[in-house]
Amino acid sequence: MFSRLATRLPKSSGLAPPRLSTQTRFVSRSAIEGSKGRSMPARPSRATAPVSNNIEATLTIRDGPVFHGTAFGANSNISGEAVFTTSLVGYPESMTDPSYRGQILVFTQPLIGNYGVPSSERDEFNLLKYFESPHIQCAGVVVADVAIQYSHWTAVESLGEWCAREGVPAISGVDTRAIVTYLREQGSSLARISIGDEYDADEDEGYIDPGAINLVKRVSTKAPFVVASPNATFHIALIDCGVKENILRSLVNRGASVTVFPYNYPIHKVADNFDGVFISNGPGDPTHCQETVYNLARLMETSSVPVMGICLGHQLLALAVGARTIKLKYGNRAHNIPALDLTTGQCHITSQNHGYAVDASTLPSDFKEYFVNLNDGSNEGMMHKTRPIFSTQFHPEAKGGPMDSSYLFDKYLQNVQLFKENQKVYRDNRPSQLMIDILSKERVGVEPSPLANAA
Ligand SMILES: NC(=O)CC[C@H](N)C(=O)O
Repeated sequence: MFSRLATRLPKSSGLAPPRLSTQTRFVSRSAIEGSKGRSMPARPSRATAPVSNNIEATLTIRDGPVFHGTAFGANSNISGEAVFTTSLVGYPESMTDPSYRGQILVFTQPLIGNYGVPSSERDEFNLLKYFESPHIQCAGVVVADVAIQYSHWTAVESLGEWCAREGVPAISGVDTRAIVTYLREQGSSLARISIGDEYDADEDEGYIDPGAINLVKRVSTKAPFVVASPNATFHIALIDCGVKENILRSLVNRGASVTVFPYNYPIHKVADNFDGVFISNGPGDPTHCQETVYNLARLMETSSVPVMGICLGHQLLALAVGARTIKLKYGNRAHNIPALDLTTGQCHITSQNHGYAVDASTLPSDFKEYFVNLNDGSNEGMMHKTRPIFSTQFHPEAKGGPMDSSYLFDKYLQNVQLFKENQKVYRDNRPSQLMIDILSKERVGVEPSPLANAA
């Protein structure tokens, strides 16, 4: 059991210190303190200046251990829910995934940052090529060792420079194995990152619980917008609870234009103007999204359009049909989680990041479990027994992680095509007057993180 202990690498914290990066061809902070990464063109700063080298930082877990390390990133204090990911790569994608909003992300991979951070380049659909949203979404970052020098053809800055520019504090030089052991035993916990040598481990009011905030409201678009696919065959209505860029890309790449709606838009009132409805991923506790759950319940009653949901979208759909969700002890965040397809017996290696799950035993009789997690037995998806409706807890769009289950987008659009063919009256692809009224061209207003600088 952990006491309120203080750890600093390489001092022993009970476990042997992780092997640091001296054997890698990248140079880490612990290998060259004080070195600057490759320079990049100046950009407007939206937040605090980077911390200078060798400034102390502290990760304090509420009612738990204290870990002392070195700051990199922004010079600000934050609090949030400490969660860990065992993914080996994909830190730019994970950190910009809106589902991580409000969380302090602990990487178990011992060296993070060695391929730097790519640019905000956009693709032919005006979607970000290398990020899953325009900004870092997690509240803070915890690594055993951070690469100061980096190398990759897409890289424009170091991980520390990016965190600083985005106002996100980060800590290195801590024993992430000890942190993860604690989080696995005690469950995901509230925690705080403090920069500088002054911290008060007992200051309880310093902890903000992202579980108590409607985080979806903060990351969802404020008004509808369209991501157009040239020569689109389908038009999908997507409920944006914090949608990742690669979910949009996975649809438009397959010939579907997508109208993205705010999380609380009464989707049941417009669904019949579309060929399908899609419910995105997103942060926080699904039970906080009662408006979306209500709208989805009405949709299920009044429309027969094909529906697909991912992660939070899966949980919200489950709540809408009367099932329950539970909070997992420490969640599933990794790029190699086995999910068994109960209809085929095939196992898929999947990308995941979630802290909640659907309780499959509460699914109504017209739904059946679709996928199950082979590590912990938790639910990974559901499907309607007769209608074209299914959802997954894992991320078929990956980013980062394996694309093995991306065929589910094809399956969804096959459902959409069949649905279209079976309609008595074929609609053309032009939106109705109602749609023209509510559409706007731009994606609107992703608010800056509410939790940064809030400690
Ligand atoms: N990636 C997601 O959509 C996460 C869903 C939800 N916020 C959870 O943690 O379970």
